[in-house]
Amino acid sequence: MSSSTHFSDPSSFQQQSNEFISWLESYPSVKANPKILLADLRSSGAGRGVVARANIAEGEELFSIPRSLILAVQNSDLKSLLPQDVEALGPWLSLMLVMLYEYLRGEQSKWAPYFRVLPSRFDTLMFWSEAELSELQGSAIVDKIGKQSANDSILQSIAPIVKSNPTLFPPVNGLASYEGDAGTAALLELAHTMGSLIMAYAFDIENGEDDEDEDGDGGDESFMSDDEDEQYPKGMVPLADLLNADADRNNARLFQEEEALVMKAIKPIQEGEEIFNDYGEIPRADLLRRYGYVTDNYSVYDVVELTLGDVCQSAGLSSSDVESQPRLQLLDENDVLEDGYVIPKPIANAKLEDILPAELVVLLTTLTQSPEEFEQRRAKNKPPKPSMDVAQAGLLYKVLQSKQAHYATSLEQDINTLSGLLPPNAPAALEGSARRHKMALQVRIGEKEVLRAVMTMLESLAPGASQKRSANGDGRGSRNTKQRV
Ligand SMILES: C[S@@+](CC[C@H](N)C(=O)[O-])C[C@H]1O[C@@H](n2cnc3c(N)ncnc32)[C@H](O)[C@@H]1O
Repeated sequence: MSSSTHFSDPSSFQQQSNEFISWLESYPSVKANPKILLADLRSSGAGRGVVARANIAEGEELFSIPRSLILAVQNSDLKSLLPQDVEALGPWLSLMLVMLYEYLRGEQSKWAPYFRVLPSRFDTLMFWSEAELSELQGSAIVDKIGKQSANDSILQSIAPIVKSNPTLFPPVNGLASYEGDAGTAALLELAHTMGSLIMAYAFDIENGEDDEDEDGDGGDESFMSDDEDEQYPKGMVPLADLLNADADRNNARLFQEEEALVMKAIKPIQEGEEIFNDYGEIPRADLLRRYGYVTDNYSVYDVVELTLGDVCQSAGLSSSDVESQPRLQLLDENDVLEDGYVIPKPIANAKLEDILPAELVVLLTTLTQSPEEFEQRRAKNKPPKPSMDVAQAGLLYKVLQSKQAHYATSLEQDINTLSGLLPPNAPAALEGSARRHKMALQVRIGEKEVLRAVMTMLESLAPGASQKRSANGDGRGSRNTKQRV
């Protein structure tokens, strides 16, 4: 969130905040502690946020929003105006449709003052240009944006309803309809705006008997893909979603009670301190994809992600196709084969066994077995016992080296570039592409630091591996080496 560019009418920013608070207070069932304030944090690049204007005790209620005020399928009259079952669209698309309807109603919508404080432009990866995304070359996050599948879902499920109900969904921008190229583009843009709000602002709404949203927000799905196990309806909770988050600075949590959603302090909060929700322990790459910002406090959650294909390629396999690779087949039949492996950032004194996923170690072990050893395991239909020795360490080192080579720049170059972007007296909030460039650098640096740290740990196990590092120390340029260690 930057200073002003994300809000459609930045000159009325404070007035819109005041009107939003007056709107909330017009509902007798809304309770707001006078010790909190909806603050303008644009100068620090954080949009709106909630700040304590007096000391707050641990456990003190900050505000309470009745369930009837949540912008959700259940509370909108759209469901009675359409012949189809809106909820059947699933949590994402049903809320998207309801938000489109309520947004297009303008001042007629109960939630009009709420829409006016929500941003209309985002720094989430969905909105980055190809050139901006190229700054993330090498990061696994680029393959997780999901723009095409989101477009397909919108065109398949939302567009037919919108187009066949023009009185409920009036065309925008002077268009006659949502038909044709211009109509489709306008609808996709609107739907992506709503989808991005859901992604960064919505909560999973429980039915009122359980009292807590563990993540503090709407779960950790990809853009518009529902986790089949967790089909909670989604809802936009006014004010609760104006809390920012900054990793371990979390000092408040939303409790889902029967009649209302109640935000409470979970730590003592001093006057002047910002009140932070918890968006979860997310790597900066995912924070950027989902929320469009990064802070260094999330760097402890940075990870490196390897695909099965990355490991197979470094092991010299011709493909990662299970059917044609007996070693992968053995693991698949024993349910220990994964499509990808996440290696977290090692904390001080961590050992390899603390950070390497067990399934990755089994894969490395299987791929480094001699043909005789493998045949023995295959005859018993049992995967090998995971072991992390010279051969496995050497293979993993090679995988990481090849991963490193996918980035266009070295860690040192990135650190230099980042420090050049941040002269000490520069304003905290950069704008537009400069801000995106800086965030991409932070993500890249985080991932490369994890790579570097894990490679250093591997060097003690497979000393020979480190000698294959390229002159600049990061293995770039050695991508096509097929040598087994
Ligand atoms: C749930 S909203 C919080 C309210 C938001 N700041 C606003 O003005 O509407 C989440 C969005 O706030 C911004 N945000 C949250 N925490 C932040 C932080 N620590 N620093 C900068 N921006 C933050 C990001 O743009 C994120 O997508």
